[in-house]
Amino acid sequence: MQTYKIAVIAGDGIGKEVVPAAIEVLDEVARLDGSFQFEWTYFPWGCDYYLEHGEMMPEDGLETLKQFDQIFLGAVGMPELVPDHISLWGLLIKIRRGLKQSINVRPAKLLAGLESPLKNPENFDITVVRENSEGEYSDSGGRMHSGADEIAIQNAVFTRKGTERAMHYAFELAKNSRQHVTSATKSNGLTYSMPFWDEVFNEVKENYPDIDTAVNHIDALAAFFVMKPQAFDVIVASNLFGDILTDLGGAIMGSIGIAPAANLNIEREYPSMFEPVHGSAPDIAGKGIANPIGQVWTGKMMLDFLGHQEAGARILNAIEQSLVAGVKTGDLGGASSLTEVKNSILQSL
Ligand SMILES: NC(=O)C1=CN([C@@H]2O[C@H](COP(=O)(O)OP(=O)(O)OC[C@H]3O[C@@H](n4cnc5c(N)ncnc54)[C@H](O)[C@@H]3O)[C@@H](O)[C@H]2O)C=CC1
Ligand SMILES: CC(=O)C(=O)O
Ligand SMILES: [K+]
Ligand SMILES: [Mn+2]
Repeated sequence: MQTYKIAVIAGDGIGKEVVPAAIEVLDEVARLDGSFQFEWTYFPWGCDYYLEHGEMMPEDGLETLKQFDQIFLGAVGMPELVPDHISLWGLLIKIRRGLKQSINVRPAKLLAGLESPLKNPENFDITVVRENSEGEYSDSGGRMHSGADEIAIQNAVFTRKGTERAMHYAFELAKNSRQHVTSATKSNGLTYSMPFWDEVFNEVKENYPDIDTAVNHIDALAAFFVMKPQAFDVIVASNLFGDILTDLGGAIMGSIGIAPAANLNIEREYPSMFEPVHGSAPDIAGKGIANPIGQVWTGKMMLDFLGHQEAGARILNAIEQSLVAGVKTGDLGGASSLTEVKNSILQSL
């Protein structure tokens, strides 16, 4: 029996609700499979921890996490009590960077039993590969002066290594998908980073003569997500563009509450971190009405990464079966609670 040691950081807000639900589903799928099990270790890190200790996680937090096979995280953020740039950079982004989780994979596909807010959508199945270690989210810049003279400078950092890595990963994914990669650019507005991004894309694609490519500016791409999402297979995007595009990906599926994500250390040197696209949703936290599907589907991505694709497929099937049965939380137009959705997925399993 294979045992996977998983570090659990439920985090803040609805993270505390959706993570335990997803763990129940993952334990059940492991029991049904019989060849593996999970050993969950819980860490109370997040904004509550910050308010008590003055830091989002202990100083040796990253070293602690390195001892685990993978990390399962909910969401971080309590914006009324802790500024977002402190909470996210003190935990979520610190882990992504510190454990070199340089690729963020975020699928968006039309699920059975779900009504997309798009009118008559064609079947779409997109995977966004988001560069996850640099780009627009870089701790480089500064603030100066005050009042009318106040200045804020935020630099974007694009390295050849990081850019090539994300693009190669996207092309490799496309090999096992529908052989198409779209690059999200904005080289008509950003005059250094995105022309560089375009050049690297043109170089990298030469290594993949069997893969078709397209290049779209991010503004047009956002519109195409609404008008013709079926046109896309794999999309490679910078950190900011990928972040925005994948909330939209969640929205066209039916809700940001179902969108899954995986922060991958593709070298498998350190643990990867599995956490859904959505945040801590303070507006609905503590009410038992959050949609657990994003977190559950994220668990499927963890199973896939661990090599249990069959068990992973079981989870997505159970999610779809439960949706077809009409068991939906409010964000999907239903009236079911988180617990009802979780129980329905368990039953479908
Ligand atoms: N990866 C992470 O941990 C992320 C953290 N955040 C943080 O989360 C906090 C809230 O950020 P927002 O911009 O409001 O984004 P959010 O994703 O938390 O919420 C946006 C909207 O979607 C709804 N929603 C999100 N997940 C849902 C679910 N599972 N079921 C039903 N409805 C759901 C929320 O109720 C809200 O109306 C902030 O502190 C932010 O910085 C935001 C995005 C990602
Ligand atoms: C922080 C955030 O919104 C994300 O990583 O998706
Ligand atoms: K999250
Ligand atoms: Mn986001």
